[in-house]
Amino acid sequence: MTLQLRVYVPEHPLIKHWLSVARDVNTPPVLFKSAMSELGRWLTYEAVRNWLPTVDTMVQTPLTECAATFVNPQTPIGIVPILRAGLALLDEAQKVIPTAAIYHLGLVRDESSLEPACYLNKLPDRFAPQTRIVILEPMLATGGSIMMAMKEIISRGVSPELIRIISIVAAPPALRQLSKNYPGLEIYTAIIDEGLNSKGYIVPGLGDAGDRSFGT
Ligand SMILES: O=P(O)(O)OC[C@H]1O[C@H](OP(=O)(O)OP(=O)(O)O)[C@H](O)[C@@H]1O
Ligand SMILES: O=c1cc[nH]c(=O)[nH]1
Ligand SMILES: [Mg+2]
Repeated sequence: MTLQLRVYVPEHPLIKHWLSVARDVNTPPVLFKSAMSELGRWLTYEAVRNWLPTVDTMVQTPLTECAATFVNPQTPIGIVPILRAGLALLDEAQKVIPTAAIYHLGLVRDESSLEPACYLNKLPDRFAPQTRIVILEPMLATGGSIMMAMKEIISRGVSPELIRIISIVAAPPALRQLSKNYPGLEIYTAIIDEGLNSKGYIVPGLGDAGDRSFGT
């Protein structure tokens, strides 16, 4: 597969560990959710490297004055969790980017057509100029949900260059769609899996991320 987008799979023992916990069918919901949370933290950490604008200033330490760098609090940043499964990544992602506003987007796939439908949209009518967006979408399967999310966000004034996607398991059909429509887009994922089964589930995958996070 030739990809024009940039898919990063950070090589890290903690990412491998928590992905394996999440994949295991015997992992109970509470532990599954904390595995997703951990993955949300480390992947968000990787995704914002060299991306969050900073300001240089001075601070007074207990001993002397010293150069200091802070995340620029003036830069508008949004986190868009795709409900439900994206909620499992949200707490830790928000801790990593405490200046971010959270805009919930509720999408659900029809089980037979696999087409997504939107049931909750808390995006603003218009994002402030230069807003940076991190989308939390743990499962990139057919790509229908992430494409809908990208369209909703971009139509409200966000430049595709200022969007980064955090996923846990990414499959080729979704990556192909993103690549075709958004060359240069950056995705941070714990793994790229082989493909989809006849019901649109990622194989080997981890099952239904929403159901497993919430025990439904
Ligand atoms: O790439 P796609 O084929 O669109 O599949 C990915 C979507 O499927 C799941 O959502 P689901 O509809 O199961 O809702 P849930 O998160 O509430 O379980 C998952 O959380 C993604 O949002
Ligand atoms: O494998 C999959 C595919 C879509 N959504 C999920 O939660 N899991
Ligand atoms: Mg689901």
